[in-house]
Amino acid sequence: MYLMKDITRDGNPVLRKRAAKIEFPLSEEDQELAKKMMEYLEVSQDPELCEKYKLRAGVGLAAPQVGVSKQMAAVLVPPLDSDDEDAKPLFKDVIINPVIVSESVQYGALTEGEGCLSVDKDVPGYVPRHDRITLRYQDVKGEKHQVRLKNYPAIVCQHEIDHLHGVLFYDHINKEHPFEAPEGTIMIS
Ligand SMILES: Cc1nc(NNC(=O)[C@H](CC2CCCC2)CN(O)CO)c(F)c(N2CCN3CCOC[C@@H]3C2)n1
Ligand code: NI
Repeated sequence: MYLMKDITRDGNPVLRKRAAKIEFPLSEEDQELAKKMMEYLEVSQDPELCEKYKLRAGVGLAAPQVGVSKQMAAVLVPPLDSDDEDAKPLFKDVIINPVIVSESVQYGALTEGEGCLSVDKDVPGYVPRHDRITLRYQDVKGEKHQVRLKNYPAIVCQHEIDHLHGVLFYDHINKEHPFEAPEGTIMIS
C-alpha cells in the first residue's frame, strides 16, 4: 500500500516530464500500479485509515506522483455532500492515456483553491480550469470511454491530466492577483 513516503515531491524531475503512453493489454506491473493508486484514494478517504496510515486525503493520484512516468491516474470523486455514506461517487475510474477532446470556453475553479500531494507548501489562489470537458480514456481492461464531465469531477481530472504533462496546479495561479479568476469563472465549493 502506498504511504506518504512513496509520493514524489516537487523538485523531483519526474513531476515535470511528459509521461509515456501505456500499451494494452496492461502488463502485470501496470495492473498492480492501477490497483495500488486507487487503493490509496480509498484508504485516504476513510477517516480512520487515513489517520492510521498518516496519509494526506486525496480524490486523485497520478502515476508520476508514485515515481512512474506513465499516462495513468486514479480518480475517486465522492459526492460533495458526503453525509449519505453509500451515495455513489461522482466519478471513479483509473484513466489511462487520457485525452481531453473538447473543453468549455467557460472556466471553473475550486473556491478553496487547490493543493497537491506532491507539493508540501500551501499555494493560495484560484486555479482556473475548464468548467466542462469531454474526456476520452481507456480503463484497465482496455475499454474505451468518452465522458462529459463538469465542475468538481472535471476539475479533478484536469489536475490529474496536468500531472501527465509535467504541469503542477500552481503553474495556473495568477502571480500578481492569485485570487482573480477570468470573467465568468464558475466558482465550485
Ligand atoms: C479537492 C480535494 N482535494 C483533496 N486532496 N487533494 C487531492 O486530492 C489532490 C488533487 C485535487 C486537488 C484539487 C483538484 C484535485 C491530490 N493530487 O495531488 C493528485 O494529483 C481532498 F482530500 C479532498 N477531499 C474532499 C472529499 N473528501 C472525502 C472524504 O475523505 C476526505 C476527502 C477530502 N478534496
Ligand atoms: Ni496533484
